[in-house]
Amino acid sequence: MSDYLLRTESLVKRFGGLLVTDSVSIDVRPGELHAIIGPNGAGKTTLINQLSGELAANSGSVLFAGENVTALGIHQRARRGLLRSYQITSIFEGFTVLENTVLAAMGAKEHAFRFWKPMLARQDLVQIARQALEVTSLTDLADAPAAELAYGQRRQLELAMALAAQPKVLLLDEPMAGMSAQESAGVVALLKRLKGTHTILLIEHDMDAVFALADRITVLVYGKAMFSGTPDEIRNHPEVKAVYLGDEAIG
Ligand SMILES: Nc1ncnc2c1ncn2[C@@H]1O[C@H](COP(=O)(O)OP(=O)(O)OP(=O)(O)O)[C@@H](O)[C@H]1O
Repeated sequence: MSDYLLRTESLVKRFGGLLVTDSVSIDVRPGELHAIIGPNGAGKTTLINQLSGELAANSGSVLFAGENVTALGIHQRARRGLLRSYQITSIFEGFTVLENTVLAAMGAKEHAFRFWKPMLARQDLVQIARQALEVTSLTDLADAPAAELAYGQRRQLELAMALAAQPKVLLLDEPMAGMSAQESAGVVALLKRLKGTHTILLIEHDMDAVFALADRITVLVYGKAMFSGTPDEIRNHPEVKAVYLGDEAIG
C-alpha cells in the first residue's frame, strides 16, 4: 500500500485575481487524523471543497486511493469513498434517525434508492446504520423523527450518516461549529474513538481539540501549506509560531 490515501499535488485555486490555494501539496496517510489549521481566510474551506469535488482546481491534482480523481465530481468521488460529512445525503425530516442513516448506507452502496422495498427490511444496511448510531451516541434517538432533533443532534446525525456510507477518507469542515461545550466535547470523544480505524481530514478552529486529536497538522497561511508535522513539531516550529500563532501559546 502506498504511504498516502489522499494527496494533493501543486493544487492551485484562484477567485478572480485572488490566489486562494497556492500550489498546495499535502499527504493524508491511511488511518491518520490530519488537521488543517490556519488563520481566517487562509483557504481551508476552499481546499476541502477541492478535495470533495465541490470546486474545480485551476491546476494541480487530487489523488485518492491510487487514482487521479481531479476531473471527477462530488458523487463520483463519494462513491469511491472520499466523502464530506453532510454533502451527499441530506437529512429527511419525516424519517427517523435510523431510517436516515440506513438511507445514507444505501446511497453509498447502490445507484438508486430502492423505495419499493421497506428500508428497514435491509438487515445488512440496518446493521451498518445501527453501528454508526452507536459510535455517534445516537442509539437512544434511533426511532426519533429527524425533525425533532436539536441542532447539535442534527450535526451528530450528519456524522452518523457519513460513517454509515463507510468512507475511506472522511472530510470534516468544522464539525463542532455552533455546538454547545458539552456537544463539542462529545464530538471530540467521538473523533478520538474513530482515530486509527478511520482516515480523517479535519478543519477546526478549536486548537485544544486539534492538538488533542491530530496525528499530523498542516498549517495553511495565505493559501500556502507552510508546514506539516506532528502536534509537537507544530508547537515548536518558530515560523509557525510567528506567522500563525503570534505570541499566543498553543496546546
Ligand atoms: N466563491 C468565492 N469567490 C471569491 N472569493 C472567495 C470564494 N470563496 C472564498 N473566497 C475567498 O477566499 C479566501 C479563502 O476563503 P476560505 O473560506 O477558503 O478560508 P478559510 O481558511 O476556510 O476561512 P475561515 O477560517 O474564516 O473559515 C477568502 O479571502 C475568501 O473571501
